[in-house]
Amino acid sequence: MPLLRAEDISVFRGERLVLDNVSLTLDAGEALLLTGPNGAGKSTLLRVLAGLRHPDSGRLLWQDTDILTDRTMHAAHIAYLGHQDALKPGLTLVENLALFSRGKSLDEALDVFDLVHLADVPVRLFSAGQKRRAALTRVVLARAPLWLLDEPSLGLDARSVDRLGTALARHRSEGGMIVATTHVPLPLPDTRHLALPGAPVVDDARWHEPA
Ligand SMILES: Nc1ncnc2c1ncn2[C@@H]1O[C@H](COP(=O)(O)OP(=O)(O)OP(=O)(O)O)[C@@H](O)[C@H]1O
Repeated sequence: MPLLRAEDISVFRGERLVLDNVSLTLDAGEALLLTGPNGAGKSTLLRVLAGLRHPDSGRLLWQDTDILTDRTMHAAHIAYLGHQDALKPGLTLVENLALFSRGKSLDEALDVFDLVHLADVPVRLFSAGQKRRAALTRVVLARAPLWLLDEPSLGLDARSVDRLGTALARHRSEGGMIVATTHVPLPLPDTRHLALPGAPVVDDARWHEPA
C-alpha cells in the first residue's frame, strides 16, 4: 500500500477542466516531479495534495484513509512551499522560524541554506533568493514526511541549488517524500516525472482583450 495515493483527481477552475483524472502514488523515500507548460495545473495539483483545495472528483488517500475526513491530521503530514514565501516581513528570520521550531534549536536548520548570518535580520531586508531560502528552511523545520514544493529553486543561486539538492536527498534518505513542480532541472536524481499536458487550446472570447 503506497503512503500517498491520488485517484482520478479532476479540478475545474471557473469553467475550465484544469486537471483531468490525474492519478499518482508515492511511497517512503520517493520523489515525483510535476512538469508541464504554464497553466497546466501543477500548482493546482500541489494544492490538492496539500489539502488546500478540494478536488471536484477523485480521492486522495494517506495510508488508505481519505484525507478529506481529517484535514487537520493531513496538515501534520505535509510541509508546503507555495509561490509566495509567506514570511512576516517585520519579523526577523529567527522570529519567523520560531513558530515552526517547536522549541528545538534553530542553529542546525539555519545552516541548511546558509542563513546563520541573517538570523536576526528583519525579513523585509532579504533579497528574493534569501526569502526563498528562509521559506525552504521552514520546510526543513516542519519535520513532515511529505514535502510539497512549488518551484523550489526559483530565485536560488547555484550554491543554494546545491544545498537544496543536499536537503532533498537527506529528506528522502530518512524516508521522506517529495512532490515538486519545476520548469528547470532540479538536483533530484532517481525521480519519477508526471507531465501534465495543459488545457487544449480553446477559442474562448474571455481570453482575448477587448478590441
Ligand atoms: N483564480 C483563478 N480562477 C480561475 N482560473 C484560474 C485561477 N488561477 C489559475 N487559474 C487557471 O488554472 C489553471 C492552472 O493554473 P496553475 O497555477 O495550477 O498552473 P501551473 O501549471 O502551476 O502554471 P505555472 O507553470 O504558470 O506556474 C490555469 O489555466 C489558470 O488559468
